[in-house]
Amino acid sequence: MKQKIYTLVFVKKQNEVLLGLKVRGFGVGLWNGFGGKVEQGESIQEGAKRELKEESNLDVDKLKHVGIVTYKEDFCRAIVHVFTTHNTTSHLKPSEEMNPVTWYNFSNIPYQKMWPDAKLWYPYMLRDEHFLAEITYVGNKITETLITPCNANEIQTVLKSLV
Ligand SMILES: COc1nc(N)nc2c1ncn2[C@H]1C[C@H](O)[C@@H](COP(=O)(O)OP(=O)(O)OP(=O)(O)O)O1
Repeated sequence: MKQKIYTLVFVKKQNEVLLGLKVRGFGVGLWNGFGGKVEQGESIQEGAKRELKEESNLDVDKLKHVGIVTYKEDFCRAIVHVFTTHNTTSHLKPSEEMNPVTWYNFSNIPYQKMWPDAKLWYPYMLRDEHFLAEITYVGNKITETLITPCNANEIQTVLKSLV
């Protein structure tokens, strides 16, 4: 089965999270965190930091690996590693891929302008709680979901099984 590995980083301050509006490519016109494909030769965390820098200009030292979302569609599988962080340096700047970038209160997340699966697992990410999610899409519609709360060790175990 064809498989792609992606990252998705959420920067937070108090009860706000930074989201960007995707200007081009996959998910254009939808709000999301910052991320993309992991490139050959880099670790998942390195890929996550690189994409955050490219898309928002923010540098980050530490990321918390809060979740793994597996998307299944026909004969493809996409695995998205979800990270959170509270500490960034450098100045926030929109990019060619994400513009504008805006702080959203946790109680005001624009779910109606996001991938339909976001509302299923964002609440875990916003609470910084670990989770595993499996989502099946047929076209743009979700047909199956499984969201499992877990702990940091279980994330590491799944990570090892994916290598
Ligand atoms: C299908 O469901 C999805 N839901 C959510 N919430 N997020 C998703 C979904 N599928 C992918 N994503 C995330 C994962 C990545 O962070 C981005 C897609 O990354 P992209 O295709 O833009 O990857 P890049 O490497 O940046 O692409 P370029 O080749 O254009 O640089 O969306």
